[in-house]
Amino acid sequence: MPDEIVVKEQCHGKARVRVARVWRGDGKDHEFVEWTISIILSSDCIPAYSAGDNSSIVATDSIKNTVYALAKLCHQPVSIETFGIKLASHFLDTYKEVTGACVSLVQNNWERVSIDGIPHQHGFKLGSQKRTAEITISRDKSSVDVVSGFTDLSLLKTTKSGFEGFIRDKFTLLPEVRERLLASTVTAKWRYARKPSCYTGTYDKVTRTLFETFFGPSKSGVYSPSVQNTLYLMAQEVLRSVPEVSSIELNMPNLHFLPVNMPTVGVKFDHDVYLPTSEPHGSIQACLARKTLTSKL
Ligand SMILES: O=c1[nH]c(=O)c2[nH]c(=O)[nH]c2[nH]1
Repeated sequence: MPDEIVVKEQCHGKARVRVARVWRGDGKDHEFVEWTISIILSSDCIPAYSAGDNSSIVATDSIKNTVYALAKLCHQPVSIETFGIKLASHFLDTYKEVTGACVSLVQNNWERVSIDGIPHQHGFKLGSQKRTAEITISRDKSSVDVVSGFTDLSLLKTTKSGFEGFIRDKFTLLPEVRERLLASTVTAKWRYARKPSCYTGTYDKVTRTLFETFFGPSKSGVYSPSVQNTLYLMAQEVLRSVPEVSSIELNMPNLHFLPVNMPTVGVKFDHDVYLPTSEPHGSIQACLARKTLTSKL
């Protein structure tokens, strides 16, 4: 008897749906967002795979159209978390076949410009940091799982960084230093101990805390003995000062700026000329949580 072949896992959805939304207000400042949204639905679609029976499929084209329809229905500006919850809930509320929805959202960083120090009514420029959210709702669990975060926050400091005391063996070439450049492009994800009163307010607080802890005070800075320790202090400060966050994961590649030393042509490195590199880079990440809480991150 040949083995029976079964579908072990399946899901379907639409990836990278791009939508932009303007809220014009009446004579007020315009609000603008641009999102890229991916949606995955869980449902029993096994007959579609095994027998060509599409009767329980929500067409991915309809999934895409839902994004535009719900964006139209948002009459006030909303955070990506709130929009993601609306979308995920819509699929569960509308289709009895759907047992779960996972919505990932990325928000491009269009910031209002200022002209002569005055915020512009309808002008925006694009920054690099992207806000992210992942919303997961399943029919049997009554809870909504929200993970917020950002990608592409590039930070650099020109001093107050070193790396010493690491393992040395026959493959070690790296000198121990107390003076180097420190640069990273930070990705952050955090979970909530409870629903925050305002997702955007928490986002601003977390970003500001990470930022300030990385750099330290404006004049004196703060010494970093490693990316690992700086990452730890950044995440620890978020958990200390933003009580609604229950755990935070930071991914901080160590972007190397190599000293340029060419003594034979008269260029002696004096912490001034560097060769910037993007690869290879150090890969450093950790998740911190309060000890009393268990976290899925
Ligand atoms: O801050 C650092 N952490 C490391 O783990 C590491 N490894 C390395 O080569 N340089 C550095 N720097």
